[in-house]
Amino acid sequence: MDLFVINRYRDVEEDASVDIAEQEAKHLEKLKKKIAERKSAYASKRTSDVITLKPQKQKELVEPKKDAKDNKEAPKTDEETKTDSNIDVIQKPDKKRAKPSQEFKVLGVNDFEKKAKVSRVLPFWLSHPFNISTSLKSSSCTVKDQDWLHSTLKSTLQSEGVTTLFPVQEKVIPFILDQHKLTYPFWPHDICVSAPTGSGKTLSFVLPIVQSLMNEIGCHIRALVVLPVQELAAQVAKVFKKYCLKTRLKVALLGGSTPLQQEQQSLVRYTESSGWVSEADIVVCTAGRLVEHLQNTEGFSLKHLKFLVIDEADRIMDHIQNDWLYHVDKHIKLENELMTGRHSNLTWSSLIEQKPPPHKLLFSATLSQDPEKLEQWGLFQPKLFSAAKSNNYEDEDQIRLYATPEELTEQYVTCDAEHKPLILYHFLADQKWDKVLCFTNAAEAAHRLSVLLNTWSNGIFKVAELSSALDKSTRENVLKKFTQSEINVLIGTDALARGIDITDCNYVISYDPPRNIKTYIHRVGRTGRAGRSGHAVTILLQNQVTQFKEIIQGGGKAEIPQIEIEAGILDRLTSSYQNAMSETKRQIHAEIDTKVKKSLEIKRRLKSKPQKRKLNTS
Ligand SMILES: Nc1ncnc2c1ncn2[C@@H]1O[C@H](COP(=O)(O)OP(=O)(O)OP(=O)(O)O)[C@@H](O)[C@H]1O
Repeated sequence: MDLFVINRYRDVEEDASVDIAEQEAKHLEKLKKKIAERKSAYASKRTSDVITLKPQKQKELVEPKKDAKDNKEAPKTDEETKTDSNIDVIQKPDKKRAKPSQEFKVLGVNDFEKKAKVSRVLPFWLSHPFNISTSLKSSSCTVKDQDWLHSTLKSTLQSEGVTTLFPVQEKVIPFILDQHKLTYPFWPHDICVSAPTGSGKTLSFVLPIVQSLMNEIGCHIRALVVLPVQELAAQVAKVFKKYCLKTRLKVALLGGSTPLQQEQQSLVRYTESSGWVSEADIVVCTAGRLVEHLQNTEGFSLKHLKFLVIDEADRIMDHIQNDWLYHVDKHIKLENELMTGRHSNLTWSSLIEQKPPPHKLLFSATLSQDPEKLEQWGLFQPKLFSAAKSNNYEDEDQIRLYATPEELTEQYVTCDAEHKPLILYHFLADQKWDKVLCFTNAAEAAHRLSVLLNTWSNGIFKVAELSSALDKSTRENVLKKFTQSEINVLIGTDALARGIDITDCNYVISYDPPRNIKTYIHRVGRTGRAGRSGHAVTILLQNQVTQFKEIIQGGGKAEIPQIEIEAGILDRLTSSYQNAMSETKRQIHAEIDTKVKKSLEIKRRLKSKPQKRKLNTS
């Protein structure tokens, strides 16, 4: 029994201990297996990512290297052996899983890998423009020797003192005239012209339009010139009128400065025999006013339009006003594809039947050469005339940037905020800069600066404001006085930086830095026009220098030199500046008081009016 008991006890004890040990061993094995599986799964995931991103390396990793000579396996380095053994472990179970990861990239892994450089390819017409020289002085294209120019225009040019044509005129005018010699079904190529400020772009569309239309008879609008603002429309209309003087062509200005009704009367006439006829052959307008006429003027028709000129095209493009191009498109009643340059039905007979769309001519000193932006104009087989050099001379497909006149000297000066007026005064009073156009970033700042300078100068030089806050006649008066040297300095905002042709402006000072390259190009472009020399200086605070340099570099321009001004010069001006400043403050406060009083008076009157009415009705 003892034996039995002992045996039974021992048996039980021994069996139990064997079970536990076995179980523990099994459990440990299971755990080890799990760990191994997890490790392999993790490693295979990483390997598959590498394979996804570098397909050639996958081959290298999976296939053993072979000796080029005998096609045998090449001896492996220690590192390779390690990697291979890892891959054996990792890849065998995961080979199937690795496949789909070749199709779907795992996000978040190896995202920082260097991506292949994508090079931009421009359409041929943008990468291969007709080059225009920026040097106006070296032009040898004399007006009298140009056989293609009508004698009437030659005589007007000579009476205007134009004896040679500028490079842009020499290239663009004969091209436009040749395009209009084409007979149906050949249509003229639309053109984009990007030439420096003051290089004579206006005459390069005025002359061919006048010459093409002067011998045609018809009471229709045949040329439409669209500009972004009233002042520019008036300026261009003036040039057209000059060159149409000896012809029978009539020019109408739709600028919005006169009431719509008055413009309508000068634009269309109703006759019993012919119905509505146009009084003008050439219409110069702002985009906004054009839409008003298209919608409200009976008899206003663009069906016979031959030329559609868009001057300062990039500005109009940036602020597409009232979808004017869509309205023009609709009005001409051609198929929309025609205006947008696409042809749904390109058969010989359809081409012969169709009238060509108006010849589109786009002009600007800062015309975008970005194909996506130009796409919206729907140009027909366009050609580019550009004075700008490619950003990268080796790569012709680089977008070309903007050019400034060769006769223009550009500089910048740095100072502290409190020294800005002192530097400006130093240029005007000490260095005696005359015929200066000074730009600020706000109309209010322009006003304060003009009050300060007038007080400070005490009659040595005369300063006037030229901002959009002034009415049209005051602005014209100010410009006239500037031309006649009755005013020496004009202080304005960017509203007037574009396109305005101010005769004899010698200096442009950016009192506040320009916000972008286009603003800079148009500001400095008010001087150095038509081959005359000009000087542009930008006043910068220390913390604005980097941004300014980036703007200039971004526009593809060479670095601009800095002017140094001795601190002693500015110190000498400090006391007179302080006196002028206190007087300016007094004047500005007085102006504000008057304005407040006036507005209070208006409010009081408005309040009292309804009361009177109430009294009357009661
Ligand atoms: N061939 C020429 N000879 C002499 N002067 C010219 C000639 N062509 C144009 N001009 C004069 O050059 C000045 C600038 O011309 P225009 O206004 O056409 O320049 P622009 O290229 O349109 O400049 P912006 O881009 O600033 O509008 C005008 O005063 C104009 O009369």
